[in-house]
Amino acid sequence: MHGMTAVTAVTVQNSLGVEDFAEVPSNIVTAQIRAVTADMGAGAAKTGMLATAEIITAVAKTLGDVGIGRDTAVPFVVDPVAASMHGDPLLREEALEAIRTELLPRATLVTPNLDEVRMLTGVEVTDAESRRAAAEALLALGPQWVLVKGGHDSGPRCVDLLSDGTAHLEFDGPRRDTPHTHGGGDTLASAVTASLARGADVPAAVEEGKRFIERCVAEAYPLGGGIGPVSPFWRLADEA
Ligand SMILES: Nc1ncnc2c1ncn2[C@@H]1O[C@H](COP(=O)(O)OP(=O)(O)OP(=O)(O)O)[C@@H](O)[C@H]1O
Ligand SMILES: Cc1ncc(CO)c(N)n1
Repeated sequence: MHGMTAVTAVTVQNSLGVEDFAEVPSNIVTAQIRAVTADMGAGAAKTGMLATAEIITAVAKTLGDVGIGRDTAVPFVVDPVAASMHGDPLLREEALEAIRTELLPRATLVTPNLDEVRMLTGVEVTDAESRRAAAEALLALGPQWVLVKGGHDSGPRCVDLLSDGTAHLEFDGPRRDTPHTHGGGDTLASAVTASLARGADVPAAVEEGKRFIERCVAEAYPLGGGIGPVSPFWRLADEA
């Protein structure tokens, strides 16, 4: 698997928080996507931090032009990154509406955490019933599948709910007692996207991603004075 990245913003951050960011001009974001897809192609795609409504609009249009999205052969995962885990914004406020109207209708899968669920739908997830209601409210915005992640919930289990409106699948695992989960959502969405690129369907890709992130959280480590990173390198360590 070969990952390729179109850079959308430069952030000033460490384990303690995000101090600032500067967005990349949207024409440069578009040009990056066109350059790699025209030359190497893509088996699946995902978005992370998109910073502004202008970049979201540019990404949505470009993905349509190059044939990536829910109604194409190339699955598209939207990780609707709105804030860092410290609560620092990674998205300008007016951009939420662009995620709702321009990106979600194109998404094969959207993977919000509970804060992003609340920002996108107004639904506060507190139990299994509100988790279902949140999934339905997100599906009404147009993605094929939604994964409501439970990392920010409390309790001994981390329950992620995957739904397409017909199937309701719970991916449930033990909550590790660690503050070091920096990058957990990003890593999960990337693992799911890699699995989709290898040809898995969405439930199988989420199953594989959930097992992957559980190991990443189990092997997370302190680095800096704040929230340390999850470790996606456990598989390499196993091989060493
Ligand atoms: N303490 C934990 N132990 C085990 N699994 C966890 C823990 N915290 C989060 N997870 C899992 O990690 C994945 C990411 O979920 P989370 O809701 O934390 O996403 P996120 O807030 O977008 O992550 P981040 O902001 O850290 O990138 C989910 O599968 C969730 O269940
Ligand atoms: C660039 C970037 N994307 C996502 C997150 C959320 O983990 C972050 N802190 N920074």
